[in-house]
Amino acid sequence: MTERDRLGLRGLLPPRVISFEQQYDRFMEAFRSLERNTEGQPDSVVSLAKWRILNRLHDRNETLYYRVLIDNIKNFAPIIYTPTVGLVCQNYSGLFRRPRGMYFSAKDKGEMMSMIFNWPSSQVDMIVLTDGSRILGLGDLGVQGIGIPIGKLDMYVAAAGINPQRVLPVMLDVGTNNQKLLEDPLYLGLRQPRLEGEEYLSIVDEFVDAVHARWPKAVVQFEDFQAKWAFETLDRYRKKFCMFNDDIQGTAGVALAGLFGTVRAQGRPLTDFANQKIVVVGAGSAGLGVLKMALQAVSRMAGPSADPHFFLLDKNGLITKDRKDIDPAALPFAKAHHEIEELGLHEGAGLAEVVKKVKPHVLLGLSGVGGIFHEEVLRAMRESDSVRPAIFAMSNPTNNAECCPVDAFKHAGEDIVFASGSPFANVDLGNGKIGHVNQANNMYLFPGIGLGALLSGARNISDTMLEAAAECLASYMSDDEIKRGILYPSIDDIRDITAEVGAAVLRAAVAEDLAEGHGDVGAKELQHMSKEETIEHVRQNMWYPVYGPLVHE
Ligand SMILES: NC(=O)C1=CN([C@@H]2O[C@H](COP(=O)(O)OP(=O)(O)OC[C@H]3O[C@@H](n4cnc5c(N)ncnc54)[C@H](O)[C@@H]3O)[C@@H](O)[C@H]2O)C=CC1
Ligand SMILES: CC(=O)C(=O)O
Ligand SMILES: [Mg+2]
Repeated sequence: MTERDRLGLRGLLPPRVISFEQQYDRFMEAFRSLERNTEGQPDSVVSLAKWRILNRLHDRNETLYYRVLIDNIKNFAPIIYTPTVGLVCQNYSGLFRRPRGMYFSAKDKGEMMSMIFNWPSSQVDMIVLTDGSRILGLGDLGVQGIGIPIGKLDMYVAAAGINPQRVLPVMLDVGTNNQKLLEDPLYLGLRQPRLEGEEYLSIVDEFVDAVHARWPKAVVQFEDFQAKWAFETLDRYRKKFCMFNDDIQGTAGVALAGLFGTVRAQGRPLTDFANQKIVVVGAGSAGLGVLKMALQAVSRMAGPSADPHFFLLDKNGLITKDRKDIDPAALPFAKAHHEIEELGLHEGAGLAEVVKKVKPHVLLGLSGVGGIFHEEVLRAMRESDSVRPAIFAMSNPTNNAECCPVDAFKHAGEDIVFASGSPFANVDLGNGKIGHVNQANNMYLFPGIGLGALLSGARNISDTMLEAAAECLASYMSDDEIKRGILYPSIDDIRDITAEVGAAVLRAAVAEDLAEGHGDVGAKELQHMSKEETIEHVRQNMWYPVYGPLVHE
């Protein structure tokens, strides 16, 4: 009542005060009732209804929203993150009621330095930035892609405990090449084709300058940029400030941790990773990011002259050095004629043929194309040279997965290790056996990478910091879990794993002398922390949703 008096609220509210716990229960009851009332309706209708009720809570009461999200992360992540966030982006202009985050468009050129001061919070620590050009596997969604930074930052709050007042989702609207959106009367973005070349880069440059003028130490995560700009911006900025590209680097770390897990699942020592035959389908930002990090790992294990057995395919089939106009980023993974002639393979060979002839240990999809691991491809994995062949269908959202787990276990056999990018239920194999479905999604790493980088006050995010994140995730699982085909922790443990990953990243920054400290904790203090103390320090810095007093006695 003191608060009500001080804030001039007496009479503007009903007399009884409802506690946080009661509000929580009331929301959860409303959510369960919505589940009952929408039973039997199409998945998309149910998912959007769930997203709406959560989004309304987000707008109304941030503290309660994040508490229900944290406590029910397994149920709610698929709504605020993949797969439903994809559907939300596709329908964003129709669903739009109020804005969230900031929108910088090509029309704002020359204005961004003053615009950044329109953001009402005084401090921003974490920014997720997209240009909407490659939203999950759904293509160019223009301004509607803002849903992705919002969803990623929700995961930052839930998993890394970043204070929601200090996050900023950003859309750089440079136009769209999506004709359907350009013709949609409700479309909320610029109605012009995407900027290209120097014009495009000048917009991104202006934005990053503006951000750093106001918040020099904010960590910037680039998300869902089409491959050419993903690589170009990473190259352009990574040495200049604290940024990373989640699709290239976050995904790579999660995939590498999973690949290490598959070696352990075969009962082999980790160094055997250098001998694994890995077929990667998709030569975009994600696929190339994974191969680059895998190559670095093989070089560490077997020396720089190691010759890894990686095979890379894109929409034109197997990539070889004979490929005309080859993407320079794919060149290190292109096969030379002599490497494949014994296998009877050739430039442009199709996926089924490659799998049949290579007999890979791992088949990993980051193509964005649903169903391309069809029956023939999956059956060919039965002839794999591994005792536990691994199938990673990592594309998002659900319909874009290269295969579903039911088909994978049915056609490739019950001994496989399986992972998908979006969540699927475990598969009942009969006889009391369960086919475990892992979620190989960068959500296991990006919150820890961002948090570790932030708390270290690192000048930039180095490969060593990213490797530390991947190794931390890989070693999180016990041998017993790995033997059961469980490669990643349950999402219920996301805060715990993020604290460990964050600490690993922070310690790597300190070891490389990149850490400048954060807040009251200077570089010297960070240097003197043991591993356990660092983890505790990271945990202590996580925000947790509770009501604070609004007026102090
Ligand atoms: N699970 C996770 O954590 C992550 C999943 N992804 C998913 O990966 C997918 C790809 O993302 P990006 O690499 O950024 O896209 P991208 O557009 O840069 O690359 C797609 C690649 O797939 C190839 N491709 C297209 N059709 C193909 C076909 N029929 N057969 C073989 N290859 C084909 C293209 O040639 C291109 O090389 C998306 O669906 C995205 O959601 C991306 C990042 C993280
Ligand atoms: C998970 C993610 O970052 C993607 O699908 O793009
Ligand atoms: Mg992404």
